[in-house]
Amino acid sequence: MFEKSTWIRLPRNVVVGHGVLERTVDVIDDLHLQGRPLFVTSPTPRRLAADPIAAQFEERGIDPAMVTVETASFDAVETVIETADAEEASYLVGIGGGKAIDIAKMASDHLDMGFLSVPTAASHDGIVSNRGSVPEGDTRHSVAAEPPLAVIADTEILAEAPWELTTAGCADIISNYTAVMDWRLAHRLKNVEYSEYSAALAEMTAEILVDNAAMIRPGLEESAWIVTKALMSSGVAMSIASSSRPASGAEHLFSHQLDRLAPDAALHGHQVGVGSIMTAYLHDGDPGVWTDIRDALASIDAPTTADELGIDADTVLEALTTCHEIRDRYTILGDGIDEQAAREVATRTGVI
Ligand SMILES: NC(=O)C1=CN([C@@H]2O[C@H](COP(=O)(O)OP(=O)(O)OC[C@H]3O[C@@H](n4cnc5c(N)ncnc54)[C@H](O)[C@@H]3O)[C@@H](O)[C@H]2O)C=CC1
Ligand SMILES: O=C(CO)COP(=O)(O)O
Ligand SMILES: [Zn+2]
Repeated sequence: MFEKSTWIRLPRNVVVGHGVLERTVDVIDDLHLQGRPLFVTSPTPRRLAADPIAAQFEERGIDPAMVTVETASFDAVETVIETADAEEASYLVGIGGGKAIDIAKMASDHLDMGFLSVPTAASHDGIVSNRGSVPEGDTRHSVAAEPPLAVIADTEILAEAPWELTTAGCADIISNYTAVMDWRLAHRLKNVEYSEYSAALAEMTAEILVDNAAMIRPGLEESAWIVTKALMSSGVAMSIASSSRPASGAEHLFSHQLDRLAPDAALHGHQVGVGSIMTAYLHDGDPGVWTDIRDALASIDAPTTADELGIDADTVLEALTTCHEIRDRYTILGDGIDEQAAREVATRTGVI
């Protein structure tokens, strides 16, 4: 008897394009959301997007509550939950980079409330995913969370964001290549649940982005459009899999460990990109995939070396040799890479 079942949760409205921020209240109407929203944001995104959206609500006689967060932490999630209770919010709107959106989606899940995702940077593929990513002590959690009811991605704002935020988003997508290699490996060796559709979508998203790399240039709104669509597609792959596996393998473990060893040194996307060069080399040392990944990153101005990340060689080696301990996720790093081998891969790929 066939007893398998799945429940894929995706956004109902995805609104992308020039000036769409002005349509936020229309999206709220379309979703039949009532009551007072709580905006979860950080300082710059507040000025760029949260305040203008608040003005739209005020014109309708609704005064949105606002909470500003800086870090992705369970404490921040707790603060949002308490604020939502205190301010009698009916739904949440995450406005900003990956951290603000992650916190809003995790708090919404806890509160059993709807949530809207308003990215102000095309810097990460958590824009539509149903996962939150949070460090805690020595580990990093990929938490099941509320997927957005709607995404409002204004390409005018995204194109004006600092260029490195966009190149970080591109690198987060390019890292799908190695994430999927790790996922297949874990499926074959450890019988980890695997979705061919989700893996194909994650890989195809990276391929389309790389094929369009020449059109991804600073200040061009069309570039923001291309990158944002890729970020959404990658997020959908995670939602289909109900796991971050299609977009997060050993290169992400490496980045999460760097976040612990060198906090705020570099952007998430840039770290996973550099990690991806090295883990692709571990999958196959011959020039081919790893050199393609390095060249694709370089072509969109993303870092390909430790120097460009602003992180020293010793820290890179420490992260590489210890990151398998961060979470129970089987990857090409297996039960760990020894220091000599780590130095070899980092040197041969030109990372250090
Ligand atoms: N849940 C998921 O599936 C995923 C989650 N993530 C998480 O997302 C986070 C990384 O996201 P990022 O956006 O790189 O970091 P971030 O959220 O820290 O944003 C970086 C900085 O850019 C600022 N910013 C945002 N928009 C701006 C704009 N238009 N102009 C100027 N500054 C702006 C933010 O306020 C922040 O100071 C990590 O915590 C990562 O783990 C990343 C990928 C997937
Ligand atoms: O960053 C992610 C995908 O790009 C997901 O992150 P996790 O490694 O926390 O699952
Ligand atoms: Zn990522």
